[in-house]
Amino acid sequence: MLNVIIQKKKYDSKTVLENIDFDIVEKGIYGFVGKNGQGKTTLFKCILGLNVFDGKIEFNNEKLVLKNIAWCPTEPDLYEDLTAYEFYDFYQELTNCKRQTTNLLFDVPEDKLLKSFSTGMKKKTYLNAIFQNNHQIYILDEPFNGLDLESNYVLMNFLKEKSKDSIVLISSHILEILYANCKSIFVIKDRNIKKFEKDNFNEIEEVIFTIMP
Ligand SMILES: Nc1ncnc2c1ncn2[C@@H]1O[C@H](COP(=O)(O)OP(=O)(O)OP(=O)(O)O)[C@@H](O)[C@H]1O
Repeated sequence: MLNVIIQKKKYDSKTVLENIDFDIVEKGIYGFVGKNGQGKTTLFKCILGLNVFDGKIEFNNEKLVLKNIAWCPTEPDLYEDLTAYEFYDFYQELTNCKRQTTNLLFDVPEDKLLKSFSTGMKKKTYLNAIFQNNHQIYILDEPFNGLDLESNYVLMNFLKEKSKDSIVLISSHILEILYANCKSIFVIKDRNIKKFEKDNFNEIEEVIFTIMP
């Protein structure tokens, strides 16, 4: 299904990712962890085609197109002079997609300007917007940041449902949520990536926190 090859990703002279090569062959939820600055967002942006890098990303043996992915950055940018309802329409037009559901995951005041929203309300609005359509791939960068506990629970249940038909990639620093819900977890460290299956999740913390000699 999803094949990720990143021979090298540099920002100026600094190499952030190197010799990354992994496949995701089954639908499900996959976690990405690593200390701050190890390259989780960079990896996602490479997969999304938002970063220039040496390598290739394919989905079912074809070039992956941004339009087919639901992408939620850690701190989504919203046009704050729009209402939530207007933003949903704007997002549809921007992505050139036809709305597939009118059921919204989160309640937000739809007729209020986004500039009056709290951080969590803005994130909920963005998530509502990207979830208006069904996608084959969902990529969410620290989706639980800014959301209250109940909303995290709602979001996780929604993603579990979506993962029956889609690939869901999540980065997070909350390991417990990933341990409970992911098929596999990828640790990004020292420019490279290591995959852990459920049986080996207990090794992850040691790998993240051990300083290599
Ligand atoms: N646009 C950029 N220009 C230059 N360097 C960048 C850029 N974006 C990221 N970096 C650097 O690349 C490295 C990886 O950053 P990235 O944001 O991918 O890490 P992360 O694992 O997502 O971190 P965090 O957990 O803090 O979100 C960091 O050293 C960062 O400073």
